[in-house]
Amino acid sequence: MAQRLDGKALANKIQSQLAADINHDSEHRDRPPGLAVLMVGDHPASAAYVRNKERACERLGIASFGSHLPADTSQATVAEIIDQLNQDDRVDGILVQLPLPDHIDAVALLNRIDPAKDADGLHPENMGRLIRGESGLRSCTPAGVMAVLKEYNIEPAGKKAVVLGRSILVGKPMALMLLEANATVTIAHSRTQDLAELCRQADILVAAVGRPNMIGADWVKPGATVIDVGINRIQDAESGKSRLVGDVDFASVEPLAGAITPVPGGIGPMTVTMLLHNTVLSYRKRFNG
Ligand SMILES: NC(=O)c1ccc[n+]([C@@H]2O[C@H](COP(=O)([O-])OP(=O)(O)OC[C@H]3O[C@@H](n4cnc5c(N)ncnc54)[C@H](OP(=O)(O)O)[C@@H]3O)[C@@H](O)[C@H]2O)c1
Ligand SMILES: Nc1nc(=O)c2c([nH]1)NC[C@@H]1CN(c3ccc(C(=O)N[C@@H](CCC(=O)O)C(=O)O)cc3)CN21
Ligand SMILES: [Mg+2]
Repeated sequence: MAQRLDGKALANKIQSQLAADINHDSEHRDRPPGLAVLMVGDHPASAAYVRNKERACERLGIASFGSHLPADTSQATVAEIIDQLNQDDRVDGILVQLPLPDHIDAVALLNRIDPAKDADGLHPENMGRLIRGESGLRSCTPAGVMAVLKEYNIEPAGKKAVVLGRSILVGKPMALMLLEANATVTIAHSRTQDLAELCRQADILVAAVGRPNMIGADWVKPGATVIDVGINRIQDAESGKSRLVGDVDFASVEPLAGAITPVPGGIGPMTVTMLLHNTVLSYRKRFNG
């Protein structure tokens, strides 16, 4: 039976430390750290994220600045709001919730965020730093995955890692961070052939696809570490209630994996935590240069 990697517990631990840091800082600063979240339209995975972020900000003493805009908001309007947040001295971190509606050019908006306030680590400057192995603001979900591996002493060096998914948000930065940690990394996607067989070779398998329960027992090497990034809302057949599931069929994979993250309670809470961490980093940098 796999060891359960408790992202929620690690998130709570890191958040307590962050709260203490913020408390200490606020004694000699005139304002708390501030995080702004821009959401256009609605998306089920985003709703869970926004909810948890706001709760955590409140708990830690981070000021929240949110705009939830209707799905038909124009590109120009969103761009203008980003410009205002870039100028706003109370705001240290800016996050534009993805995915955006089809009529919006997401890349143009991400490029518009002041890289020093890019709490999501998606601006080309911060992604470029990641590629070069420099320090900077790093994508929250992959950073959260690396923190979980570290906490549980799972060493990527020399291991075969397969990352399923190649998005800018998760898959690509995830692969870069595993590579930085000296894993041998393969990135798989919708055009990859013999996917199950490829995944079965992984010592560390990261699933970031967005397909409920796609990864079954026959995709996993016995003893492998399985990281489930997927957040999918499904309707439970029996109860009729909706609930969150990952990309991994947890019930069938848990018995043979070496270690596994649950959904909920795995990488989701770590993503929120890394976002807060990035916001506090930017805050300190803005005061200390
Ligand atoms: N836990 C967290 O904190 C967190 C954070 C972010 C996202 N998420 C969740 O993680 C999942 C992925 O998010 P994302 O933003 O990376 O999604 P995305 O932009 O939709 O990317 C999905 C990736 O999966 C690949 N893919 C789709 N269907 C596939 C298939 N049948 N076989 C193989 N590959 C397939 C796609 O391949 P192509 O490139 O070829 O299309 C793409 O690269 C979603 O469930 C999302 O809600 C969770
Ligand atoms: N710009 C951007 N950055 C992101 O990191 C991001 C987006 N957009 N859009 C949505 C996805 C999905 N993300 C999520 C989704 C859920 C949790 C989360 O906290 N999940 C909890 C439980 C949720 C619940 O039960 O309400 C978990 O335990 O998995 C975190 C990040 C982050 N994502
Ligand atoms: Mg999770």
